[in-house]
Amino acid sequence: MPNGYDYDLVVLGSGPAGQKGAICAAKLHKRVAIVENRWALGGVCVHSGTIPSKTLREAVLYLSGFREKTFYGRSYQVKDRVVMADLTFRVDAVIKRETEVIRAQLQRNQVVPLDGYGRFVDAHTVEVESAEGTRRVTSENFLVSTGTRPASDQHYQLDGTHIFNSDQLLSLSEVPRELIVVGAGVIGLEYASMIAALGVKITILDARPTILDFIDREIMDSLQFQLRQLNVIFRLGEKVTTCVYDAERGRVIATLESGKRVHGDGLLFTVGRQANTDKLNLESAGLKTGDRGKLEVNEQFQTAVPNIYAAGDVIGFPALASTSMEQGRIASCNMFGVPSKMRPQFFPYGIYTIPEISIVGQTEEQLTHDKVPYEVGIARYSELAKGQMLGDEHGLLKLLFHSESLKLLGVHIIGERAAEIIHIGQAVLSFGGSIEYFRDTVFNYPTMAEAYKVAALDGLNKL
Ligand SMILES: Cc1cc2nc3c(=O)[nH]c(=O)nc-3n(C[C@H](O)[C@H](O)[C@H](O)COP(=O)(O)OP(=O)(O)OC[C@H]3O[C@@H](n4cnc5c(N)ncnc54)[C@H](O)[C@@H]3O)c2cc1C
Ligand SMILES: NC(=O)c1ccc[n+]([C@@H]2O[C@H](COP(=O)([O-])OP(=O)(O)OC[C@H]3O[C@@H](n4cnc5c(N)ncnc54)[C@H](O)[C@@H]3O)[C@@H](O)[C@H]2O)c1
Repeated sequence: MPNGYDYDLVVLGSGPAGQKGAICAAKLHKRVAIVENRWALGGVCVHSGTIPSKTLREAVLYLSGFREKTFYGRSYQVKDRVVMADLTFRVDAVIKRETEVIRAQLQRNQVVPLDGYGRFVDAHTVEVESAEGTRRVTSENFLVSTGTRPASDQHYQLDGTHIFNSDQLLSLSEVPRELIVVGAGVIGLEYASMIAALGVKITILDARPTILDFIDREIMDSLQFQLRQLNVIFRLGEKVTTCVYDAERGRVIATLESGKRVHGDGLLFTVGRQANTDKLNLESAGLKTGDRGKLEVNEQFQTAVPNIYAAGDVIGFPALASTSMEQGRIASCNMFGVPSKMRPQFFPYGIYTIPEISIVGQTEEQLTHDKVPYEVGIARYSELAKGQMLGDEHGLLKLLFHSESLKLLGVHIIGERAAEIIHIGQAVLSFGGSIEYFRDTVFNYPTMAEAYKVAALDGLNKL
């Protein structure tokens, strides 16, 4: 015990933030332990969030033959009737492999796994409670990366079968024939589009009159248009007050503040997330939480108590696996004398609806608000050879650039491979490049990346 503590760092929670924080500290030759109360390592990301939802999406796209319908007709599908087990089979396989990868990574970096629920005793001690009993562990530093869980509300009678949240959706035995989705955030829209691709009628309800306000409006209009083609009904500006399951009729009924009632076979409840901080006994360490249990941190990801850091969803926005990993790594660097910062303005957003959306940089709305003179260059997938080959007739890549300096200001994409090709724009944006780069570069042909050149030429022609 060189510093009088059992460890140099104890991490609470093994999601993306915790894993990367732990490994970064271990690489700096620190003695690290990671506490996890779930049966396996990986967090929400691996067990109920990112990995299951994105694997489910791949399973849906394959089994429904969704991508092939443009060529082989609307009735084309790989399997006549897709049941939940067809989807979860693939999900389970990927979760198993990912869990193994994480376990091996932590093991080879000599990060000690401590199974159980961790809670603070004081700013240098946690108690870890498991089926085997309770033990106390001391550490010079802590990283709180306990993540979030689906927000709940007493007015909604979640039974996990007819009325369920995004965690419970993964263990449904059947795909509902008619689904109501309450909450058109990223989770609600992603799952709504996946289930709609299976031919299920969906009604999306949200209290806000517009959805995903951080996304370019043209891109959102296109998403809504494409989802409507899949039989999705949007009822926006409608607050849901209660949801009940009528067992006699076998129907779920959502009552709206406006007095309307919406019926379905199942209801997915996705109205945001609550931080897992309520049982951490943070007060004993001198810490308080804010809205929905979130922890406040400074640029180094340090809380008000200097030896306690926090990263990932527990600190709130942007609450992504991608940013959580980086926050965890940066927190450990700062903790152990390697000053590091995040560059929040250049992280991309990938929204895995069908069709997928990805953005980086500023939107037209922000630029207009900030009085920045800009021009727009657009490439439509229908005019790209690769877009034709993939059968994506509606995709769109939009570049925003300064109309005088030609500096790239934002990239907004909807369509096939959006979340992959966004990184080309992200690199140019990060290095402060102009759209002349796209004009003067030769891209592989045929590729989706070629969209950048087409959009740059379109934009330059407008000047
Ligand atoms: C349905 C869904 C889809 C998503 N899709 C994407 C996506 O496509 N891309 C993306 O970037 N992000 C996505 N996200 C978000 C992403 O999953 C989260 O941002 C990420 O998992 C947060 O990582 P984290 O390290 O903060 O903690 P988490 O992954 O939330 O893990 C925290 C872990 O800590 C454990 N824990 C909590 N309290 C304690 C305690 N006291 N002691 C011990 N252990 C504890 C929890 O059980 C959990 O295992 C999605 C989320 C959801 C719900
Ligand atoms: N691809 C990705 O990156 C990805 C995917 C999924 C989740 N996530 C992360 O998970 C977070 C949580 O997502 P979320 O979708 O649960 O939450 P959210 O807060 O983004 O959306 C919740 C929505 O529910 C609506 N709502 C709340 N109460 C309502 C009511 N009573 N009636 C009608 N509508 C109501 C809100 O207006 C809001 O639009 C996201 O912010 C994101 O960071 C990311």
